Amino acid sequence: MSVPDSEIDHDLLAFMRQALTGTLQPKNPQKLKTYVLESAQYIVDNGIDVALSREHIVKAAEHIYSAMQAKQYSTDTWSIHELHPKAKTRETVDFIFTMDLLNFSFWSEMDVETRFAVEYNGKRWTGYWSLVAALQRALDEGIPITCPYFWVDEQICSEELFKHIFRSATDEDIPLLPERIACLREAGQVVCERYDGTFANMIDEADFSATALVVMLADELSCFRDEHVFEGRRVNFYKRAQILVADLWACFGGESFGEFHDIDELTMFADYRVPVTLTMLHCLQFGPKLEAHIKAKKMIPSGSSWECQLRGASVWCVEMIRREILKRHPKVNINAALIDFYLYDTAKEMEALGAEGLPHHRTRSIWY
Ligand SMILES: Nc1nc2c(c(CN[C@H]3C=C[C@H](O)[C@@H]3O)cn2[C@@H]2O[C@H](COP(=O)(O)O)[C@@H](O)[C@H]2O)c(=O)[nH]1
Repeated sequence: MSVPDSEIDHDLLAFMRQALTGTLQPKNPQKLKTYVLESAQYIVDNGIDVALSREHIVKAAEHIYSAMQAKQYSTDTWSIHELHPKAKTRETVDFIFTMDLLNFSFWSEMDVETRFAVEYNGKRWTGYWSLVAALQRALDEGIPITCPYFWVDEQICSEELFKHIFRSATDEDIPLLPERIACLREAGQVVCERYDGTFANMIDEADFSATALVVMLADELSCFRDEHVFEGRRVNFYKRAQILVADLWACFGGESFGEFHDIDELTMFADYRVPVTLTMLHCLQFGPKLEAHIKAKKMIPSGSSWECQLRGASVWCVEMIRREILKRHPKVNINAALIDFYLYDTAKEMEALGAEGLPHHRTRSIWY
């Protein structure tokens, strides 16, 4: 006697078939990989314009380790920054999500007096800090800029309002405002439709896995899908997805919304600021044509071979530094994310002191 199709539970059948054939996939596969480190190694093995200096990496590792120890550099440092949120709440989760949706491309051709700047707390903030200041200012003004339901309502959350939120203290506007608006609109739609309007539910879905959360962000939100092609192969950087997870981890001190059992799997966040520090430490060395191009402050197209080499070599370089540190100090609690945070903060300190290194490379994109 055949059973009518309408009465067959196809999901149960599929589950039983997978169980019998040993192909059952866990709901949240914990062992998801981002393939960022593999991408970086492939780029270093196949690129010819950026070299790593092992001798300088070994020296830099000891220097970075000692400096981080001396500064007692840890996840606590994250919250010490004046503009970073301090409360360990869901509101802070929403703030960090908003911040890292927009955390890209603040560099300017203008000088320090005329570049895009945000006035907040009686100071002028530029670069990454201009973003954080603009978000804090909007919240102080009663604008729910960290709410996904707000992002999808184009009547209330209009382009005019975005221009107000990111208004500059100078004549230069924030770069890529339309692209930033598109990031929030897309994220708002996905989070409202699939995660009940809060990013905290996406964190829950990742089930304490940093790599799973990075992969989910890249899979479900095109604005985090920082993937390119180098020498015929796909390479992943996932810079903003990774720094989003690292910001949660650092802000919450590895607990609550910041608890990830595989946080050490994150790599350095391939941006335009940290490579400057790596070159000043002579860990990264550029071929003459690329170096002349960067010195001349010429644009480097997003996704180009040079750009992939700059980003991939930076990721691999920090991984080498991390391994050197752990070789000499096996018990120290240091990972690529913390080394990266330290290198970024150091780059900003050196910039403030007027330390003249090579200029940062100039690529305009939403990826970093
Ligand atoms: N690799 C890496 N890239 C980072 C950061 C941060 C800020 N992170 C804070 C959180 C913890 C740390 O202690 C920092 O205080 C911003 N960026 C990137 O830099 C660029 C902005 O540069 P500038 O225009 O000079 O402000 C832009 O692409 C932005 O995405 C980082 O930490 N690592």
